[in-house]
Amino acid sequence: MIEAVGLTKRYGDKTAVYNLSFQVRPGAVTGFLGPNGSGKSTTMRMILGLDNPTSGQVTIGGYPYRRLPNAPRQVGALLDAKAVHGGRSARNHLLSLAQLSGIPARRVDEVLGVVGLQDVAGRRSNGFSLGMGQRLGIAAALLGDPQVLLFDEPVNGLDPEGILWVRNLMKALAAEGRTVFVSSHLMSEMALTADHLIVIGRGQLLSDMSVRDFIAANSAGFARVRTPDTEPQLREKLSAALTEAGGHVLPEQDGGLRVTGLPLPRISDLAHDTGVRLWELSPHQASLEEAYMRMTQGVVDYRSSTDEKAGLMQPLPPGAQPPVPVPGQGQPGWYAPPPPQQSGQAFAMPAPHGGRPPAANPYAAPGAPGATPPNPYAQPASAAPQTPAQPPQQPQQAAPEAPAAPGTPPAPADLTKPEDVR
Ligand SMILES: Nc1ncnc2c1ncn2[C@@H]1O[C@H](COP(=O)(O)OP(=O)(O)OP(=O)(O)O)[C@@H](O)[C@H]1O
Repeated sequence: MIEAVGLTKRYGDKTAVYNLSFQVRPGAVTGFLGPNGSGKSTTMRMILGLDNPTSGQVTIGGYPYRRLPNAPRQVGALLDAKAVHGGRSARNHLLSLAQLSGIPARRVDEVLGVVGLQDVAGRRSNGFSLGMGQRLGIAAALLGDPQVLLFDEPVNGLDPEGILWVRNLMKALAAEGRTVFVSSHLMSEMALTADHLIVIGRGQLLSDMSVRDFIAANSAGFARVRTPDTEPQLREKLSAALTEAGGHVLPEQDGGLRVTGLPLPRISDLAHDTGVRLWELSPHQASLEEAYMRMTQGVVDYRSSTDEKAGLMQPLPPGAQPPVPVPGQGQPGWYAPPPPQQSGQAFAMPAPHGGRPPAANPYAAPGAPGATPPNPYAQPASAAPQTPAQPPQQPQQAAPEAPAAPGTPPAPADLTKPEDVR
């Protein structure tokens, strides 16, 4: 298990991570989500002992990474797939990592098979595509057959087939009881891959809950209402009536209205009472991506001047509490409109899926003939040191469920640059 308690990292005036507390449990894929610059990589670097926290601490199986016995056999990480010696072949790159960590050379061919690079193992990695580089980075992370795995944006540069493969690999690793912590800024991808989500914005914890709970809490239903395009005054009239009745109305780009807080029959009645004809009145489900954008919209550092999310943003209403400011960072000026449940049940919507495709043959790297099992992990269990008894620390956020098991760390040293070297 990975456990962060009050983790804070400042770079001069810049607060990259602020008072972050969470647990990453074994036997599950935990997605680590946040907009660009929100502190995901910094957090991962602190987990791996590559950056020192300004305050707080983070442990793996009860130990700070640097004190973990035989860390490369315990923890595997993909931080920067480009951090390889480009003049070396894929096999030699992995062999050098294996030698440094006392990992048997035969393991190199095993992981090359797992990631589907066995046919190009003798090629120099500087000729690799982005996707091949990602696969090589994943192979390096798996080298020590670790119980704890960290992946920073592992699907970057992968084609759809590669993305599916990574997704299934993550799930399979978790199904084996490993701790799998994977960062992404794509909610849609994490919804398909992760069991649990930790969402941060500007270095602060925004959400720590299971995917199922996230869906239940955030995939709110809304009504789409459209009045005749030829009579814009009707739209205004209806909008005013719906707002007066307690609805929350957001204009949509095509001229429709997105309404929460009112059931469909009530919207229909109000339209009738105000003499507004409707061209459309339909129930909809907000996507998880939208829920994520609502959650993080106030904590996005980099935004296009024609940001599509702009339509979701609402000025802070009177009396509403803005997000807690992070020292060293700007004050967000926007808030996320609450999902309809909070302002009165709009209308019952069936809970969205939550179901993820079963992890079928996760090790079968696409295009990798013969890369299917024999289970490449079927090694004598590496002498994973017994993790010390965890002090019963209480997570700050209610984090429903999750099994408990020992953790193990990795971190091929050449995939990342130590803080003092930067
Ligand atoms: N070495 C450093 N010196 C100064 N500031 C840094 C350093 N490393 C990170 N930061 C800043 O800390 C913040 C968090 O960066 P970080 O790379 O951890 O975010 P991220 O969530 O991983 O972003 P992305 O999704 O874009 O990779 C950013 O504002 C970044 O500019």
